[in-house]
Amino acid sequence: MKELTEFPQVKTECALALEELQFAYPQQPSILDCINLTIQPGERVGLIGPNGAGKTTLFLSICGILKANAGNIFVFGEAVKAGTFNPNIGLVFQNPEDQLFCPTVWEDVAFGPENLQLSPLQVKHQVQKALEITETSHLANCVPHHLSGGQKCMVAIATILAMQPQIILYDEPSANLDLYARRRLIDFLKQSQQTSIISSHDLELILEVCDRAILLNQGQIIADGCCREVMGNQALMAEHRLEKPHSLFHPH
Ligand SMILES: Nc1ncnc2c1ncn2[C@@H]1O[C@H](COP(=O)(O)OP(=O)(O)OP(=O)(O)O)[C@@H](O)[C@H]1O
Repeated sequence: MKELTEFPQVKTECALALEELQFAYPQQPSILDCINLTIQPGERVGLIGPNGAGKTTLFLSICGILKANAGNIFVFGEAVKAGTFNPNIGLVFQNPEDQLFCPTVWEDVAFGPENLQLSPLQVKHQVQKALEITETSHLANCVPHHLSGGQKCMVAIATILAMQPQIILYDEPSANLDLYARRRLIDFLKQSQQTSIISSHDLELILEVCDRAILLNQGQIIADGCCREVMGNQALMAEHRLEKPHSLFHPH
């Protein structure tokens, strides 16, 4: 009988598995170079790295918007096919304006579940639930582009939640938020149930929300571990154009 270790890794247990993922934009050097990564169900993982490290590119590859040049992506054991919409993975774009295009908030949030061919009753239920979780029910009849930055951010998250994905990728969710909106976002992320990967330059947010941090730079995973260990390593952070967060110098 074969030893268990001879079998390929059992991917069904992982929420996300990346195997030797490689990606380059046309006529460009590799942006992602042989990325191997597994994320377990329910984990909240921070993705950090300097400008241009490839964080957005990684997200776009994971959800199949970009086609990897090589390697595999599995979401709950199922291979991601580039160019095919996978409702199991939700991407909250860096700019909520890219996500909101309908005349009302309700229609924007309903857009996803409607396109999943759910019944009108189910669509209504999922929209209501997504608006409730993000505390945006009172905005349902508003015009999305009239909302404040913080409101747009939470509504953009609602458009994703309404499709009930198992994994949510948040690209710079706190960019341009004031302190109050950022706090609401942090509270929301801390109680969220989905497996989440949060890309951010707001390292204090990552520290509060995530247990694990992945440092990406020049196409490689440089470090992967407990937030405090990765971000508390001043030399490592500086080497990759990042700063050790203030709260790690003066822990409460
Ligand atoms: N469509 C594109 N065509 C060619 N190069 C691109 C394209 N999009 C991004 N790039 C390049 O890929 C590299 C990685 O960009 P990416 O946006 O993934 O980085 P990032 O880590 O998300 O950066 P930031 O923190 O500034 O948002 C950058 O050098 C960028 O210029």
